[in-house]
Amino acid sequence: MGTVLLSGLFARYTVKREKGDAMTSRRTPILAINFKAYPTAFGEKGLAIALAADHVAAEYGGSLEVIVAVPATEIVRVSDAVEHVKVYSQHADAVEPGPHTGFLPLEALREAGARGTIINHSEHRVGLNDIDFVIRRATSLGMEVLVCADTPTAAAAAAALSPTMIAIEPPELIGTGIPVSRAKPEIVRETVRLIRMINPEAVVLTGAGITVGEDAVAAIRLGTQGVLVASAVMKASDPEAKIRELAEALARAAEKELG
Ligand SMILES: O=C[C@H](O)COP(=O)(O)O
Repeated sequence: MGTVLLSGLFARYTVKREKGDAMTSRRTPILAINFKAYPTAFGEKGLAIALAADHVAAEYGGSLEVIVAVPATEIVRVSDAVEHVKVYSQHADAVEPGPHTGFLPLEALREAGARGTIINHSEHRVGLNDIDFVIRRATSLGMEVLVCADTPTAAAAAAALSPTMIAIEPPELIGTGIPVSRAKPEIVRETVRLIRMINPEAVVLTGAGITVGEDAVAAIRLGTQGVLVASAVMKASDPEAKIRELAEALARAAEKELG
């Protein structure tokens, strides 16, 4: 991380604290579903899963936030069809619109219907400068950013950039069905501890291996505000039932733990 970026982070953090921002505690849990590039993520199958998520989100009204991070090719199709979920891109490039062949500027994603984007997923890593660029530009465009981090310290660095959300995801558990919230709770706890010191109002998600409702309950109990999930939904024989199971668990746990 360069000195310039570090001093920029410090300046932003200092400004935030000087303003006396309240230490907000989010009450609405988040279910973020990353479609990745699973065969079920595209075309009619992807649309059906997005609509299933939309049905579940509608059932919860404003008491649960559901995000679907769809492939870039599906953003228009899904955005046109859903009403209750937020559609995210799975990645954005740190470029302005212009001569950048094959890149994805935020402006293009927004035009397609995306409300936000994931950045720095373990399967699509970028540098901290790019993360910073994407967060700043997204903020100016009124878009949201979910930054993925593989360690507590990486999550803390991301938190200093003031993204909308940070997801802690140990890469070795991704796609395994072994939930980080139960297999490595100390990683989630340490992430929350570090982030709270840097950015008290940051929203933190637990990701990797989240498979059943109990995994989501454990994520809330560890002090995070929701989960980032992929394979459990995208490979489910009944995706809507799986989404509903996770949603119910999150809503129940949030009511108990977050008040
Ligand atoms: O973006 C989602 C995460 O990488 C988690 O994936 P997973 O639920 O398949 O473990």
